[in-house]
Amino acid sequence: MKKLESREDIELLVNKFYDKVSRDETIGFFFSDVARVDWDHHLPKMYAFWETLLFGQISYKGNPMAMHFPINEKVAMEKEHFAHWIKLWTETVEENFSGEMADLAIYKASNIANLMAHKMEMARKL
Ligand code: HEM
Repeated sequence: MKKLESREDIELLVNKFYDKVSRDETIGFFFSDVARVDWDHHLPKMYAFWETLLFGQISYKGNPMAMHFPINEKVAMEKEHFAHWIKLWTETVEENFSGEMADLAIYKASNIANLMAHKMEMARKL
């Protein structure tokens, strides 16, 4: 299986992931109905985000946590949603790539997702 090593690889991975997400019964509605995401805007941000996280290219400047609080206020983003997000991400990485960088992509995504799940839960208690 191919190594995850270039910007093109990231674009392919992110495209395949959000293709799954947009059709997904458990979390797809957050994107289509709750946030009404503009994919032409969202996807390039996600390429930059992953390029920054994995390759240290500082192309993403933003605050990923902050973007999710308004969504969480409209519809609770629960632990189960994040667990499902991680499942889809892991599947997509493993279907397309292998090696250290692919493992790191899964590891980093899981850490952020767990932290995000915790922050969203805390925010709902305020
Ligand atoms: C159930 C889980 C999740 C849902 C439903 C979700 C949904 C969304 C939505 C709707 C947006 C806004 C798109 C827009 O309006 O432009 C967004 C942005 C974003 N998400 Fe998530 N997300 C989830 C988990 C995650 C995780 C685990 C990560 C990181 C590993 C992540 C990283 C980002 C980033 C980087 C942005 C762009 C922020 C910016 O505009 O700078 N998301 N997400």
